[in-house]
Amino acid sequence: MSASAPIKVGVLGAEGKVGRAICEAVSAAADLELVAEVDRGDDLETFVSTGTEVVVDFTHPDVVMDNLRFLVEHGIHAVVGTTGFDDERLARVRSWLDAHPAVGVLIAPNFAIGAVLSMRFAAAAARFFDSVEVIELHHPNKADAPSGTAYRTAELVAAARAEAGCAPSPDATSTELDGARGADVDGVRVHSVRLAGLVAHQEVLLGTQGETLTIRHDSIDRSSFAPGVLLGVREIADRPGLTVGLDPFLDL
Ligand SMILES: NC(=O)C1=CN([C@@H]2O[C@H](COP(=O)(O)OP(=O)(O)OC[C@H]3O[C@@H](n4cnc5c(N)ncnc54)[C@H](OP(=O)(O)O)[C@@H]3O)[C@@H](O)[C@H]2O)C=CC1
Ligand SMILES: O=C(O)C1=N[C@H](C(=O)O)C[C@H](O)C1
Repeated sequence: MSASAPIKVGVLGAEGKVGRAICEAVSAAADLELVAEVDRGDDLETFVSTGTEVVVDFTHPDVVMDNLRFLVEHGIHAVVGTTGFDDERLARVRSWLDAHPAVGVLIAPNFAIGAVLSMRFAAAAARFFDSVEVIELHHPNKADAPSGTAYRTAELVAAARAEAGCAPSPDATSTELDGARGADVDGVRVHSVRLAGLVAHQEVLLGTQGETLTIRHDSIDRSSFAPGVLLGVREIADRPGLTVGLDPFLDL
């Protein structure tokens, strides 16, 4: 029996920090073929002329929507790591997909398996504690704050606490320097650290009477994102429509 043909993969943001790691991982996988490496200034039509089946996007929140629209309209599946997706953006992607129902798009704020699990753990723990705050720590070249992962974590924690009928986290602060208490995401405080030497890290701090729990994840190398991305690339054609988060691909 002959093996099936490798999936033709393109990478958008191929010269970026994560894009380079993804190109390396795709090139090393026998069942995938890297057919297009596209970065700023290159033509998206390259994906069409090379017969690309799945594009991986690690670019910038300012450009990812235009990229995605092009891909969906050309019937190309997309695995997207670029951050900056809010409900309005997701609704727009869904509306493009309505017109192209065979196309699959996976948008995940974090492709590292440990990060995906840590978000789940935080959501599961949230209702048992009086207080929850999120601290994300990243390299200083990161474009956005808070991180997409921290934003999503706070949303999941807030939703779990609302469903369980938890009171807001106690906070008697009455005077503060602007920013000292971080950003408020659905009532959950999110703090962003930018520090040379770091890659991508997050702590969810939970506290209640006499005890605290810290859920910490560290990406110490950008290769941490590759297994999740490759899983998405291999499965996206069988999952038409929009999937947000890697969880369903991991049967979580
Ligand atoms: N979901 C996840 O698991 C992860 C998500 N990310 C996210 O991925 C994104 C990229 O991160 P990172 O690799 O660190 O960033 P980088 O800045 O290192 O890489 C982005 C690359 O995209 C290029 N680019 C910019 N605009 C375009 C365009 N219109 N078309 C094609 N390429 C373009 C950039 O070029 P130039 O330098 O000239 O601007 C750069 O080479 C961020 O949003 C980040 O938050 C990061 C890690 C993991
Ligand atoms: O820019 C990064 O580096 C990362 N971005 C993603 C995010 O914003 O959550 C994922 C990871 O934290 C690395």
